[in-house]
Order: sequence, then C-alpha cells, then structure tokens
Amino acid sequence: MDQTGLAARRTAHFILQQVTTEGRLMSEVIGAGALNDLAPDDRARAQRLATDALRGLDRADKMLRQHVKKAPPIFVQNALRLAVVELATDGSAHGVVNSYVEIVARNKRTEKLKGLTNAVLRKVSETAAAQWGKSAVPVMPKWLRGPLIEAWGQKAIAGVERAHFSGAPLDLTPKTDADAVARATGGTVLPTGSVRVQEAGQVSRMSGFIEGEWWVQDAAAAMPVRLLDPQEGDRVLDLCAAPGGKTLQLAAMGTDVTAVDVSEGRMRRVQENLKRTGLTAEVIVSDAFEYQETGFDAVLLDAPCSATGTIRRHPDLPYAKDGSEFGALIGQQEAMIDHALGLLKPGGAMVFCTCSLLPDEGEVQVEEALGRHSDLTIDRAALDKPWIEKDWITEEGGLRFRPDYWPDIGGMDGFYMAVLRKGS
Ligand SMILES: C[S@@+](CC[C@H](N)C(=O)[O-])C[C@H]1O[C@@H](n2cnc3c(N)ncnc32)[C@H](O)[C@@H]1O
Repeated sequence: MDQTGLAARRTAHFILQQVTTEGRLMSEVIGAGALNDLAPDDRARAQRLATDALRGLDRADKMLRQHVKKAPPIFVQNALRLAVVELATDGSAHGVVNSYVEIVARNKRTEKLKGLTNAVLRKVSETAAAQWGKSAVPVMPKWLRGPLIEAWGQKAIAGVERAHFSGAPLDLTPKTDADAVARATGGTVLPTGSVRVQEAGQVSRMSGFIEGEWWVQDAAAAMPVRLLDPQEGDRVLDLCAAPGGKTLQLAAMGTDVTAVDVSEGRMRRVQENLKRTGLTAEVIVSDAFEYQETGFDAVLLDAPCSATGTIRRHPDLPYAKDGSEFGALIGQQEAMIDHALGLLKPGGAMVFCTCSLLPDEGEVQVEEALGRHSDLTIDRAALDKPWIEKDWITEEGGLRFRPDYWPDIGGMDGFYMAVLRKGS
C-alpha cells in the first residue's frame, strides 16, 4: 500500500471525475481498469473513498459553500469533496490536505488553484468532523428527487435518503439451509429467508463462499423468485438473467431453468456462479426479443430499468445519470412484457419485476399490460404467503419495496414485482 495515501486518492478522484463529468457508472470505470495499477489495499481504499464521497456529496457541497463563494472547476470541486468527506469521517486519515492539494497542483489547468485548495481545506479541517454529524442527511439531485417525491411524498423520500446515506448490509441467499449459513457467517435470517450480515469483510473469504453455500443478493432482489414460487421440475425462463441471482434461486428450487441475457460478459458471471454453487441451468446469450422458444410453465422477467432502487449500494447513479434514458427503458420494458407473455404457456405465471423506485417502471407497467392483454390477470392469490407484509401490497395487486422499509434492521433495495397470469 502507498503510505502517503496519494495513489488511492488520485484514483478515487479519477472515479469521481468520470462519474460526475462523463456520466459513467463506477462499475463501468472500475470494469475498464481504473483500479488495476493499485496494490490490493489501495484498490479497496480508492473504491471506499469514492463511494463515501458520492454518498456524502450533497453534505460536502453544503459545507464547502461556507468557505468557497464561487464554485471552482469540477476537477477542484471533486478534490475538495473527497477531502471534506475524509476529514469529516476518518479521524485516523493522514496526509489528506496535502494529497488533494497535490492532485490539484499536478493538473496544468488547475495548478494555480492549489493555494485556494490548501486554504479551504485547512479551514474545513478545523470543523469538519464536528459539523458532519450535525448536518442534514444528503438529498438526491433534483432530477430524481422531484419525480420520487411526486410518487411517494416528502416524508417517504426523506426516509429513502436516510437509507441511501446509511448504505446497505450484505445479504446472502442460501442454497439450502439458511440457519446454517447464518451460523457460519455471523448473520441473521430475515423473515423472507435471506441471511443478513451487518459487518461483512471480503466476500470471497467468508465461510461457505468457495463451497457455494450461498450467493450475494439483496433481500428485496430475492423476493421475485419467492413470489413466483415455481414447482420442482417446472420449465422456467429467466429472461434478462445476468449476473444470475434469480437463476441460482430457480435452479436451487429444482426447476428446469433457461437463463437468457444479451450480455456475454455478464453471462460469464452466471456460468461462474453456477459452477461455484454446483447448480445447473441452460445459459443462452441472446437478445430477449430474438429468443423464440415457447411453452414455459413460468417466466421471470427482471427487466432492464433505471436501477433507482439500488442507490444504497450504488451512490454514483444519481450523479452519473440524469433521467434522459427513462423513456427508452419504459418503452423497452413494455415491449419485453409483451414478448415474454408470448413465450409463456396458456395458464402460466410470469413475474414482472424491476429494481426501480419509479411507478412508471412498476405499477404503471402492470396496469398498462393488463389493459393491452384482455386474457391477462394479476394473480392476487400468489400474495398469500406468510413472509409478505400487508403494507407491501399495491392497489393493482403487486408488491412495492422501498429502501426506507425495515429501517431497524438495515433496509432493503427498492423493487417492484407482480405475478401476471396468462389466460388458458
Ligand atoms: C436487472 S438486470 C438482471 C438481474 C438478474 N435478473 C439477476 O437477478 O441477477 C437486467 C439485465 O437485462 C439485460 N438486458 C438488457 N437488455 C436486454 C435484452 N434486450 N435482451 C436480454 N437481456 C437484456 C442486461 O444485460 C442485464 O443483465
């Protein structure tokens, strides 16, 4: 590890720049090799610094506004943001001010602002730690906050923002025995059957990982398959399957599962996960619209969406995106529902789900699908399950999950799901 901390901080700054100026998600930047030149400890550190800064971005900006009258160029602003969050939250961090001053000084376009950076950070460092905990919870950018308040109200969104700021525990889906996984990992079994580990270390070093006893999957993300509740031996199509959390669940239930996804790279992860867990599924790389096999007993459609339900784990999303792709996603989801229904046998069940907080990608999609297909019904009987809480059930007969639910035990991702039944 670099003792001065500069290497990790430079990389964290690079990631923040890419997210806030290029609209790239952290996963894309890291996937493209941003961490490759760092020592293993520095990789984790850079990722943590960027994640913490994104989670606290709004709060950091408010603190900085007390010291900087006119916003500096974004390159400098991002250095200041990273520094403020470190100064405020990590009392043991060394060389914070010097590192970020150096990052600003090494860039020709901003080198003349190194004095300002130094002065601002020296000032902030005097009060950052004390002020941080007393400041308001960071709020989402307006483009996202507005529509979400319209959908769920101010109070609910304040709860959602608290959940975003708290981050997320590690949830595991056990292959077979939830109690055994909880004992081995120090976790607890949730009412829905997932195992929650509050303080997890490196996932691949956890007990039962190599043996394939479990896989990482948010508790809400594990619910669509539990809602579908297929029978052993059923032919189930998992459309949009990668990286495969739901494929693994379906395979572990003994169904005959076909997993389809357009992304070759993400499907490799499905293959790896199947191998590790010793489960089997047919894995097909294909565009969902080109896949024409019919007669499935059940279909799980986890459609591509805005992923606005996953901000607890992906605080980069509100800063990398601006909502301009929502319309196209909603159109694609609608077309996918219609195509997937065509692959289902008469009388079969389809779960439509998205990890979105936007009703247009959930409740509204289902209402409109019911309007387009006269033989389609919503299966309310499927909601008669002991783990389903009444408050989760929506007017049209689906389930809505939000990050502000389960606040005392660590929340859950935002999700929508409903069981649609095709006429026989
Ligand atoms: C929400 S993710 C699926 C998560 C997955 N079901 C799981 O539980 O791990 C959406 C997936 O849709 C895939 N996708 C996007 N467009 C697609 C298309 N036209 N055909 C098939 N898959 C598509 C993406 O590659 C992505 O893996």
